[in-house]
Amino acid sequence: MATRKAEINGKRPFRLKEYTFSCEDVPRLSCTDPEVDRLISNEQPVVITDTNLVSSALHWDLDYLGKNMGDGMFTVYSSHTNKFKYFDDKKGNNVKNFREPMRHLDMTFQDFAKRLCNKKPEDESLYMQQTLNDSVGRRIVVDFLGFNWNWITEQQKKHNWGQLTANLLLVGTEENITPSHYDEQQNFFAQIKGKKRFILFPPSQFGCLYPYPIYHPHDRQSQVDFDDPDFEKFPEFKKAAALEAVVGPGDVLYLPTYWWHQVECVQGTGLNISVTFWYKCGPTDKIEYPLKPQQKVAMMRNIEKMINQALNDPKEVPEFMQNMVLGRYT
Ligand SMILES: O=C(O)CCC(=O)C(=O)O
Ligand SMILES: [Fe+2]
Repeated sequence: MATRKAEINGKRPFRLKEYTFSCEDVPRLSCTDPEVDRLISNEQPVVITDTNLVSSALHWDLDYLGKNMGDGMFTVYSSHTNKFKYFDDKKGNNVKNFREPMRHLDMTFQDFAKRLCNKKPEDESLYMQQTLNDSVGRRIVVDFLGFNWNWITEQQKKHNWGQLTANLLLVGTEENITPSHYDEQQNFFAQIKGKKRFILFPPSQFGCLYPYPIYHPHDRQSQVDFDDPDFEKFPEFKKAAALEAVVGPGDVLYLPTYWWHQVECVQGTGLNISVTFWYKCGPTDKIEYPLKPQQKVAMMRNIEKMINQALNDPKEVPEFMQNMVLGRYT
């Protein structure tokens, strides 16, 4: 796989994998720049460099978290490859011979930290993905309360978003990759330690990314393997054009709802820690035409859900869908 040097803030160059599609940079702006508001209002991604959203957590490392995270059980995924492709347990039976691409483990933070420290290159990769809850120790609570809630709540109000639903803590090593998918919530993604590269595609490129069917355990994930795209099966992927952002400690990426994202820890940047701030979308008060691409994605999901429910058997869905469109709309 070809690689390319990337300058990050004019500092140390890193090697980033090159893909078959083009990548343009996401703007990096100060939170005082009025352009930030405009981009968020238009649901366009932006990296904001100086929000101080997680300044109170920039000292987090394995040792500190191990001492202060408490002895609650945390969700850790383990994978034979460096990819962590999310799957929905509840949909596992809908697909014959579905093989889970990673294993779900539960362990204390201290056990996780020990396993990471003793990890040999041939061992499985590990990725902690745990919603922050009140089982954590007092010092983590203090750090959490020190997040810049003023700034983020102001954004939530200004952009008319719904409630904060979760803060996901992600702790992984520098080879970990979350393959391309979209989420159904607004996200301020805060980087705490190490660097992450985001490869983003707008909701208008839904047709280029070939998501799995809605009943599939990999619902919302792309079927295309970016490392080896099958252009015969997925010809529209040739038209995909990405935006790219590399975030480091203190950076916050606004990741709009329904935007596709592949997230890669950057090699050579060590332990990787991030926290997400997921918010429900706001209500749409007035529908305006033409509909926005993200509204069309939402509509497609609803129609697909309805068909699945009405047929009451995932095995019947493919033929039904094909009869509905094949040879009729082309
Ligand atoms: O950081 C990652 O590996 C995945 C993050 C992600 O998908 C998200 O925040 O929505
Ligand atoms: Fe995501």
